[in-house]
Amino acid sequence: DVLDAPTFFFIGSSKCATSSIAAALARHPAITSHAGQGGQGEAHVFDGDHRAHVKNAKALLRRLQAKLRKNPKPGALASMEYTPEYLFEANHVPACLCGALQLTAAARCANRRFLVTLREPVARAVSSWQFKSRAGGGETRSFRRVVEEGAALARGMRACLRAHGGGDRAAVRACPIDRYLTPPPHGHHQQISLSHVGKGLYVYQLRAWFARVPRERFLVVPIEQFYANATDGLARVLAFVGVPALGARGFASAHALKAAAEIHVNDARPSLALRAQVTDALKEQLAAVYAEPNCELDRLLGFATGYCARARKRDAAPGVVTERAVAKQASGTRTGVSVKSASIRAVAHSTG
Ligand SMILES: Nc1ncnc2c1ncn2[C@@H]1O[C@H](COP(=O)(O)OS(=O)(=O)O)[C@@H](OP(=O)(O)O)[C@H]1O
Repeated sequence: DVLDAPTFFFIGSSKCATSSIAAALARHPAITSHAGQGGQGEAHVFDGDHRAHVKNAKALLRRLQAKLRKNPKPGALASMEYTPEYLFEANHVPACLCGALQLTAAARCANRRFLVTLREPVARAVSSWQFKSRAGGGETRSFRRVVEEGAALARGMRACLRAHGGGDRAAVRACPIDRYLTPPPHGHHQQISLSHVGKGLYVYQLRAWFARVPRERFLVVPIEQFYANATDGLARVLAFVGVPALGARGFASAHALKAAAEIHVNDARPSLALRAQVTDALKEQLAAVYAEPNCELDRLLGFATGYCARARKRDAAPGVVTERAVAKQASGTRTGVSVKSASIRAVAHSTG
């Protein structure tokens, strides 16, 4: 029963258009969600105070079921849990979530699906810092300080992983993301939302998730590729979560599908003062932090996200990735969205 446990989890990453895409999914006639028709509201069942241990699993599952049963859609084929911080809490949430799902015979982790959206990480960090720097957001550090502290944390993470032999399960356990990539003081959930730089180090987060849930259960979508053709992007996501895009159980018309795909909410609209802090020099500094992890990410995923600068330089004229280069890198792709040269060009230009 789709109301016993979500058939798919939309786990992040935050600031990667998750609100817009969750709203599009929540609008689908055959997807039930705690988020309701408008897509607002994150579930936060397995993170924060609830993350600690599998012994809470029964209570967590009941809480999740109550959320799903709040807005049931008759004849739903799929159900969604949406919490964009789950991706980052990769050392706690998978164990907690899979522990809870084990309590229902049919709903084990290995037969659920996991949706992840990514965004060029410099742009993601800027969006995150600006969002949290608004009144009441909890961020008081300058962008410069965030970049410098984030770079130091990233170095610490790399050193830890090197010391523990790279990217296998032992290294994942030895170098927990919330300790290594979250600004101190550790142990405060608030600090996770201030991990503006760390959250863009996607490769470490996905590796930790893949250590717990089979890789083929994930669809990982760079939003630059999704929005190069949003209708196709949404259709692909719908196929992955097991519902038709159009027809009796799908959107009523191509126009309705397109309108859902083009929902755009949750813009930061930063003040001029915040924008002025984001200089080209700091963005370059940040791009250097992500350079190697971005390339590791492509290797982990088996397709070109468009974020790996080395692939761009090696395979193409400056700033542009050719379709041939992408196809070469993407051979063996399992879950990447179809890549169009225009979308990759957009990524190449957005990284500065
Ligand atoms: N349709 C579409 N196209 C392009 N970009 C889009 C779209 N929808 C949302 N966005 C941008 O995504 C940012 C918000 O992401 P999230 O909704 O995931 O943020 S949150 O973590 O839930 O707070 C936020 O980015 P910034 O404006 O740079 O802050 C949104 O503008």
